[in-house]
Amino acid sequence: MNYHSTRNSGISVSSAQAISQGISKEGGLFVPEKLPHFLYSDLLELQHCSYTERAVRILSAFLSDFTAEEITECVKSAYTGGKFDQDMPAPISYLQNGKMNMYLLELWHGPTCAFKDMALQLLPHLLTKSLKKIQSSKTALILVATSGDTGKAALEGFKDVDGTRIQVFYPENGVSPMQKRQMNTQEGSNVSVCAIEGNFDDAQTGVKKIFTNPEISRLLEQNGIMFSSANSINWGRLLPQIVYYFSAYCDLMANGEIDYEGEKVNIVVPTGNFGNILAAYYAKKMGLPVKKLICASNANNVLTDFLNTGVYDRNRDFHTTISPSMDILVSSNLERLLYDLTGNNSEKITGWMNELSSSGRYKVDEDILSQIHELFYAGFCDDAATKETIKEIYQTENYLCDTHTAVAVNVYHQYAEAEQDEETPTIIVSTASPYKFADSVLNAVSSEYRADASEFEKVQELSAVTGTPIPTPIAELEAKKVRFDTICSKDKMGEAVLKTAGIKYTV
Ligand SMILES: N[C@@H](CCOP(=O)(O)O)C(=O)O
Repeated sequence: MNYHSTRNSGISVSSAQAISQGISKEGGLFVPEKLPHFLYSDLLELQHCSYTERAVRILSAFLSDFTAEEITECVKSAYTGGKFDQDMPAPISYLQNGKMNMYLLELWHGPTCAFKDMALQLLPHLLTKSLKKIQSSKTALILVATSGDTGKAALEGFKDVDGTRIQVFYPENGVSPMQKRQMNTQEGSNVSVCAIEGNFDDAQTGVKKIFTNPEISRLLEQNGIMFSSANSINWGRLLPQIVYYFSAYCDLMANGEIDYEGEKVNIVVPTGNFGNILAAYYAKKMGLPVKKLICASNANNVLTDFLNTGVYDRNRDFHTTISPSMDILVSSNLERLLYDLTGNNSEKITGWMNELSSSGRYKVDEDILSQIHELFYAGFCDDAATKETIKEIYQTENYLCDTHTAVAVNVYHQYAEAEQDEETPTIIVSTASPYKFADSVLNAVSSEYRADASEFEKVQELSAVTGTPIPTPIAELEAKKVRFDTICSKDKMGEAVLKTAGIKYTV
């Protein structure tokens, strides 16, 4: 199967090329030329398979230039061998909140306690194999913009991987203290981390500009280096995320929660860059019985407004919230959805994306909007409501969730009430461990909360109050040495990248 660019459907590259490059040269995102289809009989078979077997089946349908052995090797290296709790990468917790059938799909049992591990434990294996396939002897310099979770997961995935270097940019005041510490203490000989004076959108725009800067590319080329990406703009990052939606549905079938052929589920995803919910959209298009895709946002509700009105408008205040991984106003993966909904109209997509960078706004056509309304429900909640939801689930279900998951639960309640749909089984994506956001979570559940306690005291307190274990990777952070404390302005990101590449030059 080949991959086209959303901004030039004439471009056609192999999956190895798409994964190696990360982003198309003109700034478009790679998308598969067609989606494979899975039948009910496939789901019946998959329900008896392990997560790794399910992943091999789904990945094989997309990565036609990889052998079955290669895919199996990549998948096993990613998900087995103790990287995830009990070799169960994506367990489901069942909540019976009132009449609602809520299933929390916990995607944070990997080495960095966030859902990004599900893809970023696999991507380095796919990427190194892809580089061999395209016969590249270059070092891949992985550029990452992060609002907290991707950065750490990418660093952990790529640390000391031969033939790669990784540079992560995060907003200085836009990640949680624990996320910052996770990144700044990262071990490995090929890793660099830099805070920027700006927000996540500045970091992401800066990275995209560097990718498409001909002068920087020329300098890298001369030095035997090429760029790649570990953000969800890279197809190799998005593809593994499709797997867990299939896997969750199969688990519900196997546990008897899905009663009949074709029974539909809702999927609720807290999202900022639209990658995680896009993976659910692809799963639906591939045959997974999904009723509504529910898009949950925080106060940065640009996606809520877009999915409701068809107008994307980033000209609004940027809010720093307690769910920082979703503090995003430019959602990269919407471009892939729109490419699909317009029937692969790359001219239209290029036009809208140009409008977005010149005026910060575009409006999609009525027929696109009505397709969106069929597929999606969108809602948002602010920080106060997020904390209320954490407290409520904790008190009624004895279940402790993080701030992003709480946004999803809150928006699901809005949906269930508005649409009178409390019966449809609903998978709520739980994206991070509550311990990554100990301050806000403790504040929500404990009357003893002390704002002036240190982050690690809050972690201890959260565990004491709730009786939940502190994840080992979080507990170990306190003793780790801070290795990175550089802060740069957003226009100096290019220089930081060249420095990481070991190239002396002023851009
Ligand atoms: N939420 C992300 C922002 C980047 O999103 P990605 O899915 O494109 O990597 C983060 O935590 O960094």
